Amino acid sequence: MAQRLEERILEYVKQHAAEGDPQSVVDHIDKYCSQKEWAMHVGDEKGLILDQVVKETNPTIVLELGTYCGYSATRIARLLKPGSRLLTVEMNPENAAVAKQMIQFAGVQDKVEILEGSTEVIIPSLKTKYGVDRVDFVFIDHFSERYTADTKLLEECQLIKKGSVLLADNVVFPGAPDFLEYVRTCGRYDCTYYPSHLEYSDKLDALEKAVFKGP
Ligand SMILES: O=c1[nH]cnc2c(O)cc(-c3ccc(F)cc3)cc12
Ligand SMILES: [Mg+2]
Repeated sequence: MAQRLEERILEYVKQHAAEGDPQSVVDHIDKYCSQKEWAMHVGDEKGLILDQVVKETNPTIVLELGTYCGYSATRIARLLKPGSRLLTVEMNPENAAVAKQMIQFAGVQDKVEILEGSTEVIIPSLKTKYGVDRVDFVFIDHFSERYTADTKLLEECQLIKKGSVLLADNVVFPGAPDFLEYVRTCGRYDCTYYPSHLEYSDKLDALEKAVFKGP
């Protein structure tokens, strides 16, 4: 029995999912976390909303804040067109190690790069260190206390342009009230609220989409 929850999830996927099949990896993580042990992946219900927003955005460069085990990185990467990239930031090295293996098993490693460290350090280095000019889509799913600061950082670093899409998880539970207040009132975003439920639970939660209108 693997010591950590995240390692048990990875083990289950390796033993039961189809290698190289991202949908199978996503389905098996959902199966494990709904039947055996809860974990904080965006999950299948909110995941369908994430899929829809990714499809309508059709992004070339994706930034994800909060990799965890790689569930949403796998979910997003499976929808990306050839030549597009997903950069995902994870500050917990043990989670990053699990996510690397999960992403490799799913066969999406050519599209996904895991950046280990904190968002406040990595975001300002994206242009210089990772050759990023602009990001088309940002999935915000790390710590709700960092959502607003990191959104402002993306603006200040000129990493988002007119039309860039931010999609934030957990705006109801655990909740990101200051983020909602900021994107809805600062005048630079067109916002859409997607009510849903907390992953593997009947508690209410929601995603907020904020489309940047330009500086
Ligand atoms: O910390 C989190 N980061 C990203 N996503 C999360 C997420 O989807 C759910 C939760 C969470 C939900 C219920 C609970 F009782 C305790 C934590 C945390 C995070
Ligand atoms: Mg979340």
